[in-house]
Amino acid sequence: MTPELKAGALVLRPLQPEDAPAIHRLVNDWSVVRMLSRLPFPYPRELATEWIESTRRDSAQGQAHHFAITRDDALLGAVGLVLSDDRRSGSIGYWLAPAVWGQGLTTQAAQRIVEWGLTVLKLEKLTATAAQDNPASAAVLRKLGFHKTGTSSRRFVSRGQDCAVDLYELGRAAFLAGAQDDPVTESPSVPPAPASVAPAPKPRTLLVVAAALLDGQGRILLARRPEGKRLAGLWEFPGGKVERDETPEQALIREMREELGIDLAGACLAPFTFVSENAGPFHLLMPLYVVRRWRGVPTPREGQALEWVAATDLERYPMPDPDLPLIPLLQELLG
Ligand SMILES: Nc1nc2c([nH]c(=O)n2[C@@H]2O[C@H](COP(=O)(O)OP(=O)(O)OP(=O)(O)O)[C@@H](O)[C@H]2O)c(=O)[nH]1
Repeated sequence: MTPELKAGALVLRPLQPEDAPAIHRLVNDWSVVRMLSRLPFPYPRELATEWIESTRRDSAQGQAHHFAITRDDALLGAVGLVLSDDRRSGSIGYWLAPAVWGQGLTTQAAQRIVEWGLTVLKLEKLTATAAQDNPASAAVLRKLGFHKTGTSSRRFVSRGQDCAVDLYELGRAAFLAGAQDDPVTESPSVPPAPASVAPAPKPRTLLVVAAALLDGQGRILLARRPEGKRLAGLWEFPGGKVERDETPEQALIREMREELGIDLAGACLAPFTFVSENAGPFHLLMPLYVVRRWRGVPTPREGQALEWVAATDLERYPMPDPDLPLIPLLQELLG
């Protein structure tokens, strides 16, 4: 199913039948519809209703995820991700009402969908198409890290003619390597550094401590990263960064208090294993402790969802890549 995602002040949510009048009004604008290859102009009201119904069917079948771009409950546009038949790649498309152009909102919305598709859906690559006379769309794609792979032509129903389009692609590995701690923001005043003279960035090692909290039935507590954080929507072991003056154990006790409201002081923190992996913008070094006793009941304090998960079910929860080698180790421990 299509989730609700946040991107700054924007809320990206599944389309609803009640959106039809707004969609009809916003799409029925020559400056919008001329850039959308499949839509006629004028755009009849029934098509808005039919399209919304089709997005809901596609979402239920996992074939595509279309989102209304909203701010303060007002619909501003739409962004969609259509998956390939094998569900390993997807193509992204978007449009925004001209009244809110120039604020970086398309980039913000599309960036969130790109991140969600490549990290939570774990797609291998994303593709996109932009009409050659649509430099704004090409600029959005470049900001998101897409590169041009070729040109083609498409029938544009609204224009009644074939138009030249540029084809773009973004691979998952390239996205993860270039992922920043902060989401993309519009910063047209900052020119990019010339690639040829920029020194290769040195990977920074980030020390993060995490716990596999086990309940009486041997289930493990997973936390889903909340909207607004990097890698939002992925499930991970509760924990966080070790601060400068802390030992890993002190950091774990602090994080468990802050994130879950539980007290681990005096509990047995059993070192289990560690992760040492490239995590995109940094190298992650993450000791994982197994903890079976604590005081208090784990409660989400930071907007995260919590679930107790049997070791055999861990694969069903999308996790950050560096966590994946931990799954068989925990299954062996708890098997
Ligand atoms: N706690 C935790 N973090 C993990 C796991 N796997 C993994 O890649 N990480 C990464 O390690 C970093 C954890 O630091 P954090 O939780 O303090 O970071 P954060 O992004 O929430 O930062 P913030 O709380 O300072 O805003 C994040 O980048 C997170 O994606 C995991 O299983 N547990």
